[in-house]
Amino acid sequence: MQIKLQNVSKSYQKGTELIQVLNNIDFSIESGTWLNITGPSGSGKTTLLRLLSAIEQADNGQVVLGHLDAIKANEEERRSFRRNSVGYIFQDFQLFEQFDVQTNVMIPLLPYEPRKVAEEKAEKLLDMVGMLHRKNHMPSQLSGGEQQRTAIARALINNPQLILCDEPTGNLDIEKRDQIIEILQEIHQNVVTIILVTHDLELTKYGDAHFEIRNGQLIDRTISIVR
Ligand SMILES: Nc1ncnc2c1ncn2[C@@H]1O[C@H](COP(=O)(O)OP(=O)(O)OP(=O)(O)O)[C@@H](O)[C@H]1O
Repeated sequence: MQIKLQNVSKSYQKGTELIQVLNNIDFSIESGTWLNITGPSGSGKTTLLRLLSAIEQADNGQVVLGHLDAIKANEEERRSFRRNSVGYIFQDFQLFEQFDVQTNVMIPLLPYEPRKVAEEKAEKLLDMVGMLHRKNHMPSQLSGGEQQRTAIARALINNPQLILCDEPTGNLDIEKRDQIIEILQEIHQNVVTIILVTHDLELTKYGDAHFEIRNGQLIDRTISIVR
């Protein structure tokens, strides 16, 4: 998915205080780019991901996400964009504890597809992330890496063209982290756009571009990527 942000700002009101989080952000990436974003805690990385998933709207500027003009789009258009085009992967996995692995993966499809279709698709994705043998297990029976692999399968269930990852390896040891990166590389293959927020500078060697957020602005650090 092609993404273009122009002159984008975002602030939050906290009591009487206005917190300016993002300030005149400008960038564009082509479809199939893997972009890493780093920056200090509280610098606005998650806020930027929330604009890129159209959960939140910018105060001003232009936010174009594939065919969606996120500033002009109404609530239903933005919801449909999230459902059909975006996969979100979180640091804390966010699996439903009361459902088994397979059900967790197929949940986003259930309102729209027959159960059988959802089951088959979930099985294929679980196979891809090496979790098919655990499909009847509950999240509490899984390691962190296994939970994240399940969450990735769930994020892929609607064939998203954009995958947003918020510290996806933040809770994992190095071996599990590397497994997750390998899966992301397999998904990416220069077709799916990946935007990965991380504190782990080691991860910035993967991908096509690296931006750092500082004082609400984006600094292009791509040059340091070892290919
Ligand atoms: N809904 C909100 N209301 C008020 N302030 C908010 C809201 N969401 C975020 N903020 C503030 O915006 C700033 C940026 O937050 P954000 O979560 O985007 O940072 P971050 O770079 O992802 O941080 P971290 O690395 O610690 O996760 C913080 O000061 C935060 O307190």
